[in-house]
Amino acid sequence: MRLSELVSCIPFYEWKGPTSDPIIHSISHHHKSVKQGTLFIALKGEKRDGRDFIQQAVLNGAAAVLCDIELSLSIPVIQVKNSRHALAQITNLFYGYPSYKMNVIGITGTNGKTTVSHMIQSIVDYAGEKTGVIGTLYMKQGAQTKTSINTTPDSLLLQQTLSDFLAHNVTTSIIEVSSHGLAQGRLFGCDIDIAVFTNLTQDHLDYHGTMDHYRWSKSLLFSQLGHNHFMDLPKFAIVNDDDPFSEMIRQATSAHIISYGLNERSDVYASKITYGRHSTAFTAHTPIGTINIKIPVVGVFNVYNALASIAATFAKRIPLSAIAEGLKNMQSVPGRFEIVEANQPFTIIVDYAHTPDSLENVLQAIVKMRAGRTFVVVGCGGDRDKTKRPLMAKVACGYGTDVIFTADNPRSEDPADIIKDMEEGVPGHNYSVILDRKEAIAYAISQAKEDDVILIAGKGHEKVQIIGNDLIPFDDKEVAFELVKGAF
Ligand SMILES: CC(=O)N[C@H]1[C@@H](OP(=O)(O)OP(=O)(O)OC[C@H]2O[C@@H](n3ccc(=O)[nH]c3=O)[C@H](O)[C@@H]2O)O[C@H](CO)[C@@H](O)[C@@H]1O[C@H](C)C(=O)N[C@@H](C)C(=O)N[C@H](CCC(=O)O)C(=O)O
Ligand SMILES: Nc1ncnc2c1ncn2[C@@H]1O[C@H](COP(=O)(O)OP(=O)(O)OP(=O)(O)O)[C@@H](O)[C@H]1O
Ligand SMILES: N[C@H](CCC[C@H](N)C(=O)O)C(=O)O
Ligand SMILES: [Mg+2]
Repeated sequence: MRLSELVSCIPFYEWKGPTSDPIIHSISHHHKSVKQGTLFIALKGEKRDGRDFIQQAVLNGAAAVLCDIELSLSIPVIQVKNSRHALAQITNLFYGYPSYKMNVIGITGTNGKTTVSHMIQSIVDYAGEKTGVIGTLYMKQGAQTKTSINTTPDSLLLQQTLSDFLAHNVTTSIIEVSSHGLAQGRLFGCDIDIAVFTNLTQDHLDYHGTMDHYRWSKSLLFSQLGHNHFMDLPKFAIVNDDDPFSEMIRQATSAHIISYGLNERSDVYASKITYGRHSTAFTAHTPIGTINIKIPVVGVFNVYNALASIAATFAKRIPLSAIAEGLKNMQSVPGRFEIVEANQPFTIIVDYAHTPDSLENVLQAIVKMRAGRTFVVVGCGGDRDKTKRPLMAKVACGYGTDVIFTADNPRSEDPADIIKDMEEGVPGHNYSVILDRKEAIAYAISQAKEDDVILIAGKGHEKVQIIGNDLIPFDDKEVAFELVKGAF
């Protein structure tokens, strides 16, 4: 595609330097992936400034540069007001507006996005469609899986991935939408058909500063829903009636609302919930009838996740029987309430709970099922919301009988300082501090007796411990398995 054609989607720009109109073969905002024929888009980031890499991009063969500063180069420079917006518009055009040509479901909320996206995927797959998933765990369609750097990719990677999905005949893409992604406009120009809200509690205040900013970011998914460009299908906002933030969503969106919750006032609600050790059953009530649901996961939070998935797939007009089958057959989600089994007489659960609310939810589910003591091995991430540390510690000590504070991705911080922040939430409580995560897990295992439960919280599917800038291989599930294997 010629540069002039590509930039025609930007309403205002200035073309500086040579008037030659190069063919653009690729787009990049990182100088290292610039090759001959690349349009380099310089973005000012949180840590680095892409404008500092323009010269290197030119040396690497860039055909043109797009940026928001005045520059004189030997190649064409497209000067715009907002290069992040331009990145979204240009990549959308370059990849042929893939989101307009498929059904896109976006899921946002503090907790449950990954779980809900997998529940929805299981239902939509069961209904016979081809799905693609983009989220914390991976970008995946069929057997093809790519590792994610972010839960929500930047607009370049997002459009690239959607276009790849389309080339593989994906008809429904399911995207986890983070508040960072929304605040940074990673989804600009992405035509979402169904937006799902799970819940909103405290997280990410390191980035958002205030809960108001966090709420505002989340609401963008719903205010940006708009209307469908190519197909005459209605847009839907799926909201959790039992979360007060849904009121703000109702005001922010012009899409049709489908609400869910545990109360009869919701469009989709659950009754007769029964909790098993490994599964949960309930009756789902929807505007088109009721159906018995059985999900192979536990906890009331997973009933909410299932209801959100039922509402979203009901919006796609998937029959209730297929919804029930899809949920019944869902695969377990890596690192979400994963049981480590090595014939030990107690239960070990690895779970990605890394917020006060998710930790509380998961511990409530454990307390319901346990007969003995509850061990909680938990830490808090470095360079992340410090104010959630004492709250997570309080939840751990509120539900756990034996609590061990340890390290969880200290990043640039001293793990001992992170634990000091946690300790401020639990004066007078009993807990142990074992900085080394493996030793902390080993200690819990050495103390646990028959019928006890050990929750190893915070890292779930993660395969590394981030210490400084180093990524040290570490997998809670593997570590726990190795420690108990052969011991019983
Ligand atoms: C704070 C934050 O969100 N940062 C994200 C952001 O980085 P940035 O734009 O600020 O990038 P930067 O590193 O400052 O660089 C600026 C520009 O210079 C360019 N550059 C940089 C270095 C270089 O050598 N050459 C070069 O050209 C970069 O390509 C970039 O265009 O944009 C990048 C590309 O999209 C993201 O990968 C990066 O996520 C970092 C890794 C991150 O940790 N993000 C977390 C906080 C995050 O976004 N988390 C949410 C999930 C949260 C949840 O739900 O729990 C997520 O969606 O992942
Ligand atoms: N609906 C829910 N409400 C509260 N907690 C939940 C809910 N669903 C899952 N959880 C808890 O939160 C943890 C993370 O769940 P999940 O990965 O689905 O959330 P997420 O929103 O994708 O998280 P992230 O923002 O890190 O991507 C789970 O391991 C579980 O402990
Ligand atoms: N997406 C979340 C993951 C947190 C996982 C936890 N292990 C940590 O490192 O804090 C974040 O970046 O805040
Ligand atoms: Mg996730």
